[in-house]
Amino acid sequence: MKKTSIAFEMFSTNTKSEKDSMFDQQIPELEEVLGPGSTCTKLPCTLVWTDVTVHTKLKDGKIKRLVNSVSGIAKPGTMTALMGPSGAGKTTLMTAIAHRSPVGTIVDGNIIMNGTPVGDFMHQESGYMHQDDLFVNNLTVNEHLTIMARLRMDSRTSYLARKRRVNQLLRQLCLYRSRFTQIGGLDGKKTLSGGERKRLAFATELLTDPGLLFCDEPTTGLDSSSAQQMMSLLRSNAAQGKTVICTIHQPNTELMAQFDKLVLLAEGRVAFAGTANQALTFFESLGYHCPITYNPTDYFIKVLSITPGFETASRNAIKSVCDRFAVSDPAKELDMEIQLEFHLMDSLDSTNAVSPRDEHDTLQAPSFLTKLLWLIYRYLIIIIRDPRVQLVRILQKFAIAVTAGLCFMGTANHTQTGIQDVQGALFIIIAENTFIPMYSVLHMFPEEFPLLNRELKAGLYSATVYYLARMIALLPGLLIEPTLFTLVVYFLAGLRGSVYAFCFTVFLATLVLNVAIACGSFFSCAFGSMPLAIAYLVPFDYALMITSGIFVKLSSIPKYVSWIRYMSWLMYSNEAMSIIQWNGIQNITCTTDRPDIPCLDSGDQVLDTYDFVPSNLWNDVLALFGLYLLFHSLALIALRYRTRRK
Ligand SMILES: Nc1ncnc2c1ncn2[C@@H]1O[C@H](COP(=O)(O)OP(=O)(O)OP(=O)(O)O)[C@@H](O)[C@H]1O
Repeated sequence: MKKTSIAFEMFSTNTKSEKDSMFDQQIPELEEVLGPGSTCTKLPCTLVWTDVTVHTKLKDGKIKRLVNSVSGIAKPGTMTALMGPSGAGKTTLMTAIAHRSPVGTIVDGNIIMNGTPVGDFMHQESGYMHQDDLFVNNLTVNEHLTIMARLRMDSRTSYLARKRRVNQLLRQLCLYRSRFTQIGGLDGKKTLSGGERKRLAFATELLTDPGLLFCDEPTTGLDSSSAQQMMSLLRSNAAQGKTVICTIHQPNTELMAQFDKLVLLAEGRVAFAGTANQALTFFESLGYHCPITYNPTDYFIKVLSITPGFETASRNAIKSVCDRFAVSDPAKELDMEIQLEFHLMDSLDSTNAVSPRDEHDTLQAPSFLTKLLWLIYRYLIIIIRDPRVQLVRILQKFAIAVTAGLCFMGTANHTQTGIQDVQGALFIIIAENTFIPMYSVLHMFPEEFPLLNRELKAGLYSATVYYLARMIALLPGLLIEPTLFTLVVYFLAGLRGSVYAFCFTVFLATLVLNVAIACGSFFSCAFGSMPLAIAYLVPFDYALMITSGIFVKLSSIPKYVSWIRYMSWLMYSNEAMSIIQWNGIQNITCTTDRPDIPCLDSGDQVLDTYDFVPSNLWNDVLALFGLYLLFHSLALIALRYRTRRK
């Protein structure tokens, strides 16, 4: 896609402007002209799983079994409910059959979709609505869906088709009126309700019109009417031929009626699978008669729960129910259904009648550049709408610059006392562009890890694209802040009055800030939590500061720690800025009432006092660039390691 059309598309997602409302009003007409529906036809999805066992490795090295030899089938046009008491293994089973198990989980057994063992293609061919919805809260509903459409939908889909799909979903999921509402936030603005967030999460999964939908507790946290609305949406998707599998907590009779099949799990095993009526008959056959006043699903879950104080008896009762189900009629029916499906798959395979993923059906992912541009756009919105990074920071920088500049006003001149003031002003420029920015990015990556991990797992983009986009979006601020700060301090303090000296100092300050951000990003990615990153960064920054050349003469630093200075961008920038201020300066005024203290009468002598060498100027610049690349490379390696998929 051409950059201009991407720019147009980004512009068109902006908040409610006249242009937007005009365009959106045209959408229904476009739908009428172009016809409804998605651009590609999805195959109906039959998912079969047999003897699925899930283990996880605990921290002490022991292996824990979470799901024990579970079998089942879900067919197109049906809705299956996975139910059971808390901790029964519903989410674990669903993530396993959806090929989305977390790192460290071992899944055994056969999980087959349309005759093919499940693999990474499941991320394209199925949607997975998580129990906890994660969004970039600063985006509006329309912006979120537009960006997601760009990242998820086939790159061959036209701009118009994508826009139409977004509008279709906004209308279908009753989000059209809220399309310019920000998803979340703390600044008192109107944000989405819990039900709207769930519907938005669902809309995001529907963008690619997948044939198979997994929903983890889609009604949790919703009031009864929103829950009913959500269920109707799922039902209507099943009616269109999709296969829907949901975990659900104790649905009322009305919600339960929407499901075709019920799978009851307890202690990681299947306690029942079949229709709701079959469940009543099965439990009655075991002597569990549901009282008339009870909701049957509540009753089943009560039977399958562990009663506090009666753990062993409860576990024995659950084991007995699961054992009895394994030899029951519904279990035999299920087994026959699965065998029949395998038989059908075999016969289709041998006649080559259906290829589940022909080449032209395979999703063509957006290009690296498209993903990069859309992610940059997303993070620019975050920065612009986040007052922590925008206005407050610039105002704070300005206030510090004025305060620092006023302290040095009229003192940083070419006299003996002025030498210390010039060096002090330079160090303020370096320190201010190092410490606050470096610590301010520490929260960034840990805060974004949950959403990042989810989107990486879904294959929306790579860690490299994310990191590049995140950094590029920060760039405007990383250029404006040091320029503004240096400008104010430089002129208030009255540092060397040449265009070359001023521009070079601004350039170095910008480089310093960017190295500091790269270093902060590395610690943020490497340690994954802000307190841990701070714990390691504080001693590191002290070491860098002490070896910067301002507190101790470089040649007098003991050999066993002097190597640290080669990592210190404070030292390189201090040397380079000092060279710019003092190189070529002669006749420094010597008026002192202490004849025992020698006067420094040239810039070279000043530089020599700090062990700075004029010919090192460009080496310092190169070293700063080297550290910039080194820290960003380390940050990216740490990020890739932290978000790796096994
Ligand atoms: N990574 C893990 N390490 C150790 N135990 C785990 C891990 N993941 C899940 N479990 C345990 O496995 C069991 C099943 O968890 P799961 O989340 O699948 O239950 P669930 O039926 O979905 O429960 P809920 O309804 O409360 O969400 C629970 O006892 C849980 O504590």
